[in-house]
Amino acid sequence: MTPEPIVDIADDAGDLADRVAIWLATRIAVAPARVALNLSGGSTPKRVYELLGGEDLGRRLDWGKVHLFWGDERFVPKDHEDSNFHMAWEAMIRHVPIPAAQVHRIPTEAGSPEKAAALYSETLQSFYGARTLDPQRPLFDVTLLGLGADGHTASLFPGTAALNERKAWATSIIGVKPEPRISLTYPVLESSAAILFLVSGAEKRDILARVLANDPSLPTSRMAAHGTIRIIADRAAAGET
Ligand SMILES: O=C1O[C@H](COP(=O)(O)O)[C@@H](O)[C@H](O)[C@H]1O
Repeated sequence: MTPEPIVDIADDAGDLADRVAIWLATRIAVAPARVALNLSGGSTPKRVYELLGGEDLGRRLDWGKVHLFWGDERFVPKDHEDSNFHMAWEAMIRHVPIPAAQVHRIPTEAGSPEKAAALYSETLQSFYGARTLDPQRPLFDVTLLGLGADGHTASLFPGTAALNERKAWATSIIGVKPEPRISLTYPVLESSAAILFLVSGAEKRDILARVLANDPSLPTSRMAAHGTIRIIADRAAAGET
């Protein structure tokens, strides 16, 4: 991946969540105007969202300037337990005073994953104010990403056609997982002032080592971000325990 990622090591999953939540809260606090956060799903960011939605941090943040987006989604109803939106809703969104119009979830109520991807592309383009991304003007302030043990990030899975999609802003991924997925494509994920990968647990040790070695078979190896890339891993994932 380019640029070369900065790697931070946290003691454990709790320390990782603390650091990421504080880092995000600081980005929100210093942003002069609106701040666009592109969220990841899965299990790793849940504690981060709980902290941001909690008494300590949540109350102090100016949610009026925050816009939330998702890097990927499972094609399930918005209140389904597998929904990435649902996880963030329960952990954070429902506890904070963010205007509903600033929560830009992937519309899985659209008739098909393809339609959901097309509609979400329009949402992103309307927020950005253009259909072409300018490397000097990132769409997102922060993009959070995870790393599956199989090497997927967002819903970009190794060896899938979605990896070659450079025109559409969002695309559907069918037949890889039991449920269809919708994922932002590389050019859109890359259009972020800062990308932060969250990697936790011993089961991620092998895949993280391959990511850091820039294994060309992994989706992360093709990522060419306009801003910075940071990986925060706990000691278990980093192989330090
Ligand atoms: O399926 C997904 O998995 C990845 C990694 O999730 P984790 O549970 O291993 O943290 C996640 O980043 C992605 O958003 C999600 O849809």
